[in-house]
Amino acid sequence: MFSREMLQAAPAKINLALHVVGQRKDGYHELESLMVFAEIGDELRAVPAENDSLAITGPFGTGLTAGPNNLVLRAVAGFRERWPSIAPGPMAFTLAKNLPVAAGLGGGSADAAAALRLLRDASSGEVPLDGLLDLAAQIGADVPACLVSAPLLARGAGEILEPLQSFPKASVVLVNPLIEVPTGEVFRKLLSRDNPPLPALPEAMDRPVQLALWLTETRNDLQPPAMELVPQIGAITERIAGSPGCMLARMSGSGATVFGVFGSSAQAHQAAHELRALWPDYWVAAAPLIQPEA
Ligand SMILES: C[C@](O)(CO)[C@H](O)COP(=O)(O)OP(=O)(O)OC[C@H]1O[C@@H](n2ccc(N)nc2=O)[C@H](O)[C@@H]1O
Ligand SMILES: Nc1ncnc2c1ncn2[C@@H]1O[C@H](COP(=O)(O)OP(=O)(O)OP(=O)(O)O)[C@@H](O)[C@H]1O
Repeated sequence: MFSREMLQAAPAKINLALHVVGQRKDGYHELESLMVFAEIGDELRAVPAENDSLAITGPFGTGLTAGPNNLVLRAVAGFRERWPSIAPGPMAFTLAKNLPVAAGLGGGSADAAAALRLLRDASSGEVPLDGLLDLAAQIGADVPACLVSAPLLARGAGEILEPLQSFPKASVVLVNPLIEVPTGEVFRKLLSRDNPPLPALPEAMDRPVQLALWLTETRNDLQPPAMELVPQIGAITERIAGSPGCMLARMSGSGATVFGVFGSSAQAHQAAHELRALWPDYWVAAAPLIQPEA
């Protein structure tokens, strides 16, 4: 049980590679994606209260409503419905929204996953991991991966997860032109739903050069349709790719955020500094990637 303030990080998700390999009968697309998470994101806090409530702060909090459709409260409601006897008492949640919304960084999914982890930790009994993952998948395709928040391969619609044992130390630069992109619209613009799968990963991938080589054989199949909606993605990708030390520049998820991967944190920060000067109105961030759990 909990009596003090609890805190959960909601790290940004990055699809280093995303192949669309099929479509299910219910319309959802089958994906293969190498997903990683950055040490930057939203933050969810909770204290005991008379009723469940949500307040939103932070630079990207203004456009979001804190009603029952917010992914945090949907996760809370889903958890209470599934585990009523062990769920903690009501809580006042505060979400610091540091990530841009509808940006391909899985911000809302990360918030939902943070709420699920927080409730699990505050519960009075054991919450089964498979049940938590199942609930996560009902909330959104990216929520199961965000529960893990460490390098992983995702398959299906995002519910089949294979965490990686090793991953090289790397940092990313993230650039978003502050144009929201609805995920469903990008999937609808896809020309082919039946693309080649991801190449096999090397047995151990602990050196940046191995990652860089593997990534050259991969794509984000959602980048061409997203670029129809937001043409700036093309110029941003080119400019990041030209930054010293950048091993790959590509769009994440359904966009419009473009990432650059760097083996060195200093080079990532230097690139961010230059990109901020070039595009003062865009959101630009640099952060290390979260490593696999030991
Ligand atoms: C594109 C990714 O960001 C890759 O990580 C995710 O698959 C999207 O995850 P998400 O934002 O949690 O997606 P959801 O909120 O579940 O779905 C939003 C919409 O995207 C489309 N969608 C999403 C995921 C998927 N595998 N196939 C789809 O066709 C559906 O039209 C759906 O209505
Ligand atoms: N807590 C939340 N944070 C962000 N968006 C939320 C939240 N709750 C509900 N939403 C809604 O979810 C939609 C998707 O937002 P989100 O930031 O998760 O998208 P995204 O980064 O593009 O995700 P993905 O990478 O999965 O495509 C938005 O249109 C927003 O209105």
